[in-house]
Amino acid sequence: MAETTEKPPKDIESEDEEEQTFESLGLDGRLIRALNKKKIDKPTPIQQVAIPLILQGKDVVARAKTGSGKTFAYLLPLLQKLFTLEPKKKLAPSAIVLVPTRELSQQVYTEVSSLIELCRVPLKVVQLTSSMPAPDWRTALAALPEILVTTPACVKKCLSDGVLQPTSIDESLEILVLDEADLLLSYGYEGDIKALTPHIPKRCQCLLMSATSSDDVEKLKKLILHNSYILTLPEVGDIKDEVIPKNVQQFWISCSARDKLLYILSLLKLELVQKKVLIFTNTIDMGFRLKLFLEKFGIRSAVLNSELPQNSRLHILEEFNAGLFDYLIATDTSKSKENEDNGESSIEPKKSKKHAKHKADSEFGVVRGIDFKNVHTVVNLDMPQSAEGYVHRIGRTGRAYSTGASISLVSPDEMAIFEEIKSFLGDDEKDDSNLIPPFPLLTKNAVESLRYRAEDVAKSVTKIAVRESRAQDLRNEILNSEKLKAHFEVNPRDLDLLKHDKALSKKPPAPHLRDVPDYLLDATTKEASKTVKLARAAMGNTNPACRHGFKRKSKKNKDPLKTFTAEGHKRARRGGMKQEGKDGNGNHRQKKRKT
Ligand SMILES: Nc1ncnc2c1ncn2[C@@H]1O[C@H](COP(=O)(O)OP(=O)(O)OP(=O)(O)O)[C@@H](O)[C@H]1O
Repeated sequence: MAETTEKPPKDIESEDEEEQTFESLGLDGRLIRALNKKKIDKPTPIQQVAIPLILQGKDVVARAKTGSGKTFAYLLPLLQKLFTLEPKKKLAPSAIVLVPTRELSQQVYTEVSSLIELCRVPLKVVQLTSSMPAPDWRTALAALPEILVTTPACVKKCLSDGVLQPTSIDESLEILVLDEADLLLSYGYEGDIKALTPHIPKRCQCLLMSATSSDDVEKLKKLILHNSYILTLPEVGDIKDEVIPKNVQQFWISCSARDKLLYILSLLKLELVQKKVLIFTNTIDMGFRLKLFLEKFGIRSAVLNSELPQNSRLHILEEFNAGLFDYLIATDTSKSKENEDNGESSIEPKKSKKHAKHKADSEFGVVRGIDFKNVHTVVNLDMPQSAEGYVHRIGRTGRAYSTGASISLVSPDEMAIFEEIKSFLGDDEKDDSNLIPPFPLLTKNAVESLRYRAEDVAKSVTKIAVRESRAQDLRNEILNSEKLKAHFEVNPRDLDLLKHDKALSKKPPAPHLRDVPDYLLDATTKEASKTVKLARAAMGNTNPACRHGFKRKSKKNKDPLKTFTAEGHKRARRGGMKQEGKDGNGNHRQKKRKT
């Protein structure tokens, strides 16, 4: 590979002064119209600087904070470049977008497909994942797509299996994107990327997009880039306190590890945080423990982790984004309790999970880069294991300059990592910057009022109950995933009919736990809860499904697992979004959404 000769960092601040539009960036009218249909009319700062440079054919390394619109920053000029390429039969794609996880691959694929559709251009995009059988790869690539979205591991496999010929790549490849470049190497893809680099032609334009800077990005730059422009948004730059978007308010709560369930219950039950809420745990068992615990108080949530089949994971993300449930518990390391006990690392899932009974997915990434829609609050029930992990978690709220908040529950054992995170963000005790102040809305009294109930219920969520629920959930999801796979390929909209926040325990929550009696609430908490509700109301409709434009239907629906018909598909297409309920015995039934 050619050596990297970096151009001086581009000064973005000076360009910020005059208001830029997509037109002034030189973007094709078809793309602008497509964006307008998506209600996007103004470029974000990273788009303002990256798009013209990429259109000029420059190699670009762009670093901008989470949720700042990096995907369109490269996709728009990439598509425009393909619009103008001479139409000739090419045996390999003209553009390859490499991402670290399957979820991201799906997300990027969806974005490109939608832009292509809206622009009405005859471009083809395919997505390859390692779970697809090799013949499917051949079929997908035989359609001669212009764009390939995949992970580095898949590209390497394509090369070694002869599905992609090095000579074809050399002839065809015009643009290569490494999205979430700061994460690619930590997912263990270095060898895979090295297998591709000798085949990247000199003329190929290379783009590296990342949210944080790291040695890994530097390594990739050396490996891939020829002559790059380095773009760093000024508000990210070296000013670490602004790695987190300004529109996200960060808080912390000091509590013992034992009290974490009590605290999260207090936050949710007393309605002191804005929905939707994304809660992070470090182990899958903890995720299930929390789900079971909240369930006893009538709080429904869904879990998302690397153990679930891919179809289920993608569907959980879709449903959460569509606003069909408010609480999602995500485990963002593939470290299960068992593996922790074995001392296995979660950093390189590709190597570590081979012998697990149900293999956790090496290409799973719930946090990194996923565009969660309308998450108002991120809660760290467990603290992440690194400052970068914190940045990526918190970055799931405050997307595209919407507002958000994060609350970290920090036990004494986690104080060291909390201090490390604060110093990474530039929080300096000496200058009283206090970037992460204590969460002001939860009083000691409010917590104590729930302690007795919470501790009682927490005791009932035993290790065995967690293990059984985890196994049950996995069985259900595998069953769903396999049964539904073929059906959903034909009727993708039927996915809407499945729900993932079903209760795991057989008993319905006891009424005294479901509703917090008024006498338990102090005046401060009532006031705080009212303020949160008012703020929520001021932000728009409080019915999540309505917020996303789905109409309720009054007609009763059937369990989609038992009613695979084309009818169901038509119903969904006509706009009926239904919600599945569950009775106390764990049986599915359909019910109308309560408003
Ligand atoms: N110009 C724009 N105006 C309004 N919204 C935008 C604009 N560009 C992108 N978005 C929206 O902003 C959200 C975040 O964009 P994107 O996922 O590209 O962020 P990102 O910078 O890649 O974040 P991360 O580093 O977390 O992956 C998306 O929902 C996207 O549709």
